[in-house]
Amino acid sequence: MSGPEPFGARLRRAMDTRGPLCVGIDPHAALLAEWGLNDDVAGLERFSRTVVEAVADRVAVLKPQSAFFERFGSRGVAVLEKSVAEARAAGALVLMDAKRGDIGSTMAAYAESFLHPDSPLFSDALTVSPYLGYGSLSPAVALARESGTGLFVLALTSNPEGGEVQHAVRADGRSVGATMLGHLAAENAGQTPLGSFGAVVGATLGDLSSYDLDINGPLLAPGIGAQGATAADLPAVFGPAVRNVVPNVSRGVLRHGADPVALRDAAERFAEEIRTAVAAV
Ligand SMILES: O=c1ccn([C@@H]2O[C@H](COP(=O)(O)O)[C@@H](O)[C@H]2O)c(=O)[nH]1
Repeated sequence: MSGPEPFGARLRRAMDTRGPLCVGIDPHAALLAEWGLNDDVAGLERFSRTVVEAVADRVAVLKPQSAFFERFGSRGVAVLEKSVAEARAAGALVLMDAKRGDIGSTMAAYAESFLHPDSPLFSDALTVSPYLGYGSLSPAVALARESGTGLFVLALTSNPEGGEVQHAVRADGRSVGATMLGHLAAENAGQTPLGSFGAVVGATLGDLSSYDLDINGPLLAPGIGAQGATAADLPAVFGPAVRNVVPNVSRGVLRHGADPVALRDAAERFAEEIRTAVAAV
C-alpha cells in the first residue's frame, strides 16, 4: 500500500504550477496598527483571514509565523489552527514557522504537534532548529516521512548574527552550516522529483558558492523585502540551485494591506520579479 504523497513532490508541483513564492503571515503589532486593527485576538483573526483570502488560492506556500499567534495565548493558537486549515483548503501548502528543536524525546512531541495528521495544527512542513545536534531531529524526520510532510532545517539563516554559529568551522574543516546541508543531501538522496527535507538559507547572504546547495531538496530563502534582499539577488546567491529556491516575503507583501486586492497585487509583483530573475539563469 502506498503512503501519502511526499511533501517534496507536492511542493515541486505547486512551485511549477503557481510559482515558488512563499508569503509569510506575520501579524506584527505594528502591521496590525497600520491595517487599522487592534492588537488583540479579533485583530489577529481579521489580519490572518485577509491574507489567506487574498493569496492562498495563488501562491505555492503560506508561512504563518507561530510567534505572532502564540503572543495571544490559547486564543491566538486557535486563530493559527483556523488559518492553517483555511489556507490548506484554498490550495496553498502551509509551512509552519515555529523553529522547534529539542532533545529527541521532546522533539517527537513537537513533531506530533505539527506533522501528525490528527493534530489541530497539522501543516505541510515545519521549520526546525538543528542546534541540539542534527540527530536530535530524527523523530521529526521519521514522522515527516510517514505523514508525507516536510522539514526546513535552519542551515544558513538570514540574520547577521547567525554566522557566529553557522560559519563556525568544525574539527573536520567543514562549517556547521555546510554540515547541516550535508545531512539534508543524505536525507533527500534518490528522491524524485524533489526531497522533502529543505534548508533555510537567507537571501541576504551574498555569494554562497563556497557552500554545496545541491541538496536535492527545497531551499527556503527568507530576507527579501524588509531585510533588504531582492528577487534579483537570487541567482547570484543560489547559483544553479535557484530552481529549488522557495523565496519568502512577509512584511514586503503585508505592508500593502489591509486591502486584499493590494495584498494580492503586491504578491503578484514579487512573484513576477522572482520569475524574471530565475528565468535569466
Ligand atoms: O533565517 C531566517 C529564518 C526565518 N525567518 C523568518 O522569515 C520571515 C521573514 O519576514 P520578513 O518580514 O520578510 O523579513 C519571518 O517570519 C522570520 O521569522 C527569517 O527571516 N530568517
